[in-house]
Amino acid sequence: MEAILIGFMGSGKTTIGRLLAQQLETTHADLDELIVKRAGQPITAIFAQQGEAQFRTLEQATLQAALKRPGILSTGGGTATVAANVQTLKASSTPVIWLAASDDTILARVASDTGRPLVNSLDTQALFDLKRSRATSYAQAADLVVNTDDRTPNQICQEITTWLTQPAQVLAQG
Ligand SMILES: Nc1ncnc2c1ncn2[C@@H]1O[C@H](COP(=O)(O)OP(=O)(O)OP(=O)(O)O)[C@@H](O)[C@H]1O
Ligand SMILES: O=C(O)C1=C[C@@H](O)[C@@H](O)[C@H](O)C1
Ligand SMILES: [Mg+2]
Repeated sequence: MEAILIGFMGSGKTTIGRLLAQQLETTHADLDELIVKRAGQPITAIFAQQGEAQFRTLEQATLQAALKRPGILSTGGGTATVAANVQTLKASSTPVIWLAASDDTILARVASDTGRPLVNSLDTQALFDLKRSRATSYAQAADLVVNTDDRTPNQICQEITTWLTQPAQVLAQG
């Protein structure tokens, strides 16, 4: 992998990952999409029928497989909050980019989408509490934090590309 995007639901990992891969002329993989393919069910059905713990098991195995491929990887919102996954991300020696956003931004982006089981099951305050509780894990996993509030996907990709191609970053990856 050339870069891994982490962050809370709605921070833009899928959107930015796709665009970044296009701009860098590389491939893009989305961990949630790979999990759905592997399970043969949408994420809401995996949570409802198999439970979140089984989803996390699937997620961990799918992450390990995905990291063997080149390109940009968009993770799921909970991926980088599992300690074993953070270790896996670190061990991959791939730049990890945390897409950050305010509570209001996240709510505006996820409120009308029913495809996220945790958004469906939590009230607004509980969603914000979950976001806050995850910040330490994201910070631990990340090499770069990019604020996405009031910024277009193109502006965000520009910041990431500049950072990824700076000489110190290229040298650090060997
Ligand atoms: N920079 C942005 N400005 C405005 N809207 C955005 C931005 N980034 C993403 N969005 C919108 O926010 C919504 C959520 O984005 P996206 O699905 O990429 O988030 P995600 O981080 O992949 O979420 P999840 O963790 O659930 O997979 C989408 O409707 C997307 O179009
Ligand atoms: O934040 C989370 O825990 C999740 C985020 C989504 O990307 C999916 O991976 C799933 O809905 C769980
Ligand atoms: Mg996504």
